Amino acid sequence: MSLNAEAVRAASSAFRKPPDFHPSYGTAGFRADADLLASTVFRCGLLAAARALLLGAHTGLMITASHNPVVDNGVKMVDPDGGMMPQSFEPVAAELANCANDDDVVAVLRDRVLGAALPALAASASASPQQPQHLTVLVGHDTRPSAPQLLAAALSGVRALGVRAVSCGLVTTPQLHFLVHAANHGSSRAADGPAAPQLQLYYDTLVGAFLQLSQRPHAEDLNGGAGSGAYGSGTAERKAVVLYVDCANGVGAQQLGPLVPALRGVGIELQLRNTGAGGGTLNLGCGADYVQKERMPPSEFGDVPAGARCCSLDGDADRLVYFSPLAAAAGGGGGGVSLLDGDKVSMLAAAYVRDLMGQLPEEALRGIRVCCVQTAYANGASTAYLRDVLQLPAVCTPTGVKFLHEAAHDADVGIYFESNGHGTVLFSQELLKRLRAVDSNAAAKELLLLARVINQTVGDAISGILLVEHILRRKGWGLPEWQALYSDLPSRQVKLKVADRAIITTADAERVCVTPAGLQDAIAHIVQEFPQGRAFARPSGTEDAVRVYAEAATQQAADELARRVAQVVYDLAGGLGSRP
Ligand SMILES: CC(=O)N[C@H]1[C@@H](OP(=O)(O)O)O[C@H](CO)[C@@H](O)[C@@H]1O
Ligand SMILES: [Mg+2]
Repeated sequence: MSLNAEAVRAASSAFRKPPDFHPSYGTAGFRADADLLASTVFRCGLLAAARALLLGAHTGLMITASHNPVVDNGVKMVDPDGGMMPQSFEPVAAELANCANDDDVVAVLRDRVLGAALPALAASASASPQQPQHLTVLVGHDTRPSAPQLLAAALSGVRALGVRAVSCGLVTTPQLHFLVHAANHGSSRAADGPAAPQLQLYYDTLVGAFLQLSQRPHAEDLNGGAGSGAYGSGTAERKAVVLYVDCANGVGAQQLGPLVPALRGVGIELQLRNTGAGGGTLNLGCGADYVQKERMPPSEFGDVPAGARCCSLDGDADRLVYFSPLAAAAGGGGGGVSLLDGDKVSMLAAAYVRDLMGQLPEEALRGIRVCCVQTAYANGASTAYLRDVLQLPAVCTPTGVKFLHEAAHDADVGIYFESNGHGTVLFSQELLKRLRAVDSNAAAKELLLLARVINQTVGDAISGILLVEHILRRKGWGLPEWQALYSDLPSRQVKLKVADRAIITTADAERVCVTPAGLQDAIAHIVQEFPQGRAFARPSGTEDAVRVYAEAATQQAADELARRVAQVVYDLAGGLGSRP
C-alpha cells in the first residue's frame, strides 16, 4: 500500500485554506467561524483515516463547536478506544491544518503522519485488516447549519486515503465516542467495519443498566432515606419526579427522545425544553454554559416553578449542570438559580462511590485507588470537601477534558468533572475484575451496573442524568440535600481581549502565570488583600480571550478581585479595548 498522492492532492484542491487562517489545536480540537473550517475538517478527515491505518482500527471525527455560538464550528478526533486523540499527535494535526497548499498537505501527510509507518503498511498481507477498505472513520455532527458542508469535507478527506467513511448523522459527542469504541470492541466489531452506527447499543447499555439499578430493592438506601426528595423516603411508594431538561436547542433534544418513555416507566418524567422546535437558537440564552456562567434560568423556563428540579445540557450534550430556579424578587426582577455545577456532580458521585466502596470486602479493595480530578476552576469549597470530609485524594490538571481524562485513568476509580459540567467516572479493568469476583456483594453489583450507566469513553450529559438521578433516588434526596453537601465560595469569571494571548504562559496546572514578567507577582499581591481569596488568569484554548477566575469570602469581594486581576492582565499583557 502506498499513499495515493494524486488522489489526496485532487481532493484537497476542493478545500483550500483561507490564507489568513491559522488554526490551532485548542482545548478541544479545532474551533473557528464555520466559514473558515472546510479545509481544516477535510484535513482532519485525512488524519482520522491515517490514524485508522496506523493503528489498524476504526476511528472517528465529531463536527461540533459544543457550547460556542451557532456560527462557529469545530472538529475533534476520536481514537479507536473511544478516547481523544493523544496529545502527542496534536502538533502534527496543527501542521497539517496549516499547510498553505495541496502539495504541502501531501508532503506532511506522507512524511510526518504516515512516514514511519508506510513501509510496515506496505509489507502487511493483502487480506490484512489494515487494508484501507476494511477500516472505517465514523463521522458525527451536531445541529449547526454548517454541518452538512463540513460533513462533506470530512468524508472527502477520509475517502482520499481509501478508508471507508460512515456518517452517523446527528449524534451527541459522547455517542460518537461510544460508537467508535463499540466498533472496535466486543460483539459489534464487524470484520469489514461498522456499516451502520449502532446507537441502539448505546441506549441498551446505559439505559438498560439504569433500569436494572432502578429495580433493585430500595431497602438498601444508603442513608436510610430521610431526605426531601421527590422519590420519597426510600419506601416502595414513590412519587414521580419531574426533571425539566434544557437541551440548548442542540443535539441532546433528539437523542434524549428514547429516554423519555423508558424513564417514565420508573417514575421520572423528563420535560424537554429548548429542543429547537420552538425556533430558538443553539446555545443562545440557554445551555449548560449559559446557566453555569450567568446563573440564570435558560429561555423557555418562564413557566417552570421555583424550586423545580432542572438540568441543562450543552450543544453537543457532553456537559451537564443541574439547577433550581429561585423565586423572583418582589417587584418582578428575575430570580437566579440555585446551581449544582460539575463540581457538585463530582462530589455527589465521589461521596456515593466512596460509600459503595466502603461496603466491599477487604480482598476487593487491596491496592485500589479512588481519586478525584479537578481543574483550577473547581470551587475551593469542593476541594475542601473532598479533602476534609470525603478524605479522597485530589489531582489538579490544566483545563480541558483531555488532561482530566488522562489523570483519571491513573486511578481505579477516577472521578473527573470540570466545573462547567464536563466529566465522567472511569473504572479500571482491574477493579471491574475484582468486582466481578465478589458480585454476590450488593455494592459490587451496583458498582458494576454503574460502570455501564456511566459512559466510559468521555463525559456524557445523558449518562450524567442517569447517574445523578440514580444517586438521588438511592439517597432519597432532592436538590436541596444535594446542594447542602457543601456551600460554594462566591466566585466570578470574566474574560478580556489582549493583542496576543499567547504571551501569557502558565505553570502549576494553570494556577500560576509564568509570563509576561511581573504578572504573577501583581496577581499574588492583589489576592492577599482578599480573605479566602484565590485568583488566576489563563489564555483560553477555544476563544481569542484571556479568562480570569476569582473566588473570595463574599460575592462583592469575588467580583472586585476578578476586576482587579483583569486590570493587571490588561496592563501587563497588552489589553485591547477599554480597561476593565
Ligand atoms: C473555563 C471553561 O469553562 N473553559 C472551557 C473551555 O475551554 P477554554 O480553554 O477555557 O476556552 O472550553 C473547553 C472545551 O469545551 C472546556 O473543556 C473548558 O472547561
Ligand atoms: Mg460540549
